Amino acid sequence: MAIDYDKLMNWPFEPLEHRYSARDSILYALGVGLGSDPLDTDQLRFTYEDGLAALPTMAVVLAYPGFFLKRPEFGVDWVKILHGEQGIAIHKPIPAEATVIGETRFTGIVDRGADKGALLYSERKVYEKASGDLLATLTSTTFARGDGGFGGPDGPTKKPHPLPDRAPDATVELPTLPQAALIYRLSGDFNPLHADPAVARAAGFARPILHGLCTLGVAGHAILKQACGYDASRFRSLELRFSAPVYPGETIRTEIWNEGDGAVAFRARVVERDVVVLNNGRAEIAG
Ligand SMILES: CCCCCCC[C@@H](O)CC(=O)SCCNC(=O)CCNC(=O)[C@H](O)C(C)(C)COP(=O)(O)OP(=O)(O)OC[C@H]1O[C@@H](n2cnc3c(N)ncnc32)[C@H](O)[C@@H]1OP(=O)(O)O
Repeated sequence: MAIDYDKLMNWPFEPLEHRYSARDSILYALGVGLGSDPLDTDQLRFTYEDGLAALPTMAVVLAYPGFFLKRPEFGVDWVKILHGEQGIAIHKPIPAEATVIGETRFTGIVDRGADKGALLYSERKVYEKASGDLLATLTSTTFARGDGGFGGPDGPTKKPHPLPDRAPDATVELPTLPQAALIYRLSGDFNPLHADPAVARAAGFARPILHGLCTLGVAGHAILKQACGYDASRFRSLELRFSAPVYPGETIRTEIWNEGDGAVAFRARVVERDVVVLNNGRAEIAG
């Protein structure tokens, strides 16, 4: 079944209410690897109920409508989809526990041709129910490798942020656990690609790969540490491109450049294979 452009662009997503607890915030932080050093009290703020804060990148799992592209009515070859790009804009610090409302919509679908797949652009706005305040705007690009040639428009596409042509100003190396994907999925992304070896093989991978958003959480941690001094309220926004898959258990080195005016550029590579896995990253930090 091919993608139906008009049907998807007008898909009537219902607003989604999501109540999450301190326990959920801790589970998210553990899923992206915080707590690996028991003496690190900065990390403990995100994994211990006494004075608990939420990681800013946790916005990506709030009011998440689930792995909706797996539903047959979307007409997408779900086994072949990969997360291509992600943006997060934080408008108000994410509470450690709250009830939120998410509003999701497709913002564009680009046909790259039969051999090259399709790009699905979507946006989710997350509101705090009690105040009505907008907490975060999340923008995602899904790379649908099996769905090109459906007769849709060939643009516009999002332009990736160019990185400086010099050595990074700082690097942060963080481990991931072999079971990281199995922990991370409990925060709401149940795509079997990250758990089931048979589904991973059908998608062209030797074994289950890590959620792109988990790798994003690891890089977000690196930026929180290096550029925000672990003060979550300084984290304003982040955008990046997923450039290669990560296998759970690999070490992520995030390379960071100061760009001035509170902005940093970044990319991340897997140390063991020396492969860039997140590219064209940009984050904004409050002073
Ligand atoms: C609501 C949100 C829903 C999200 C659902 C996701 C569910 C999740 O559970 C799924 C996941 O987490 S998957 C894991 C994370 N993602 C990945 O591992 C993907 C890694 N990236 C790749 O494999 C390749 O870059 C790949 C395959 C993406 C592209 O590789 P190539 O085809 O070799 O591309 P390349 O030749 O380098 O470039 C061709 C054109 O494509 C553009 N492009 C490249 N990478 C892109 C990317 N990551 N996102 C968007 N566009 C991208 C290039 O700019 C180029 O464009 P043009 O032809 O216009 O020059």
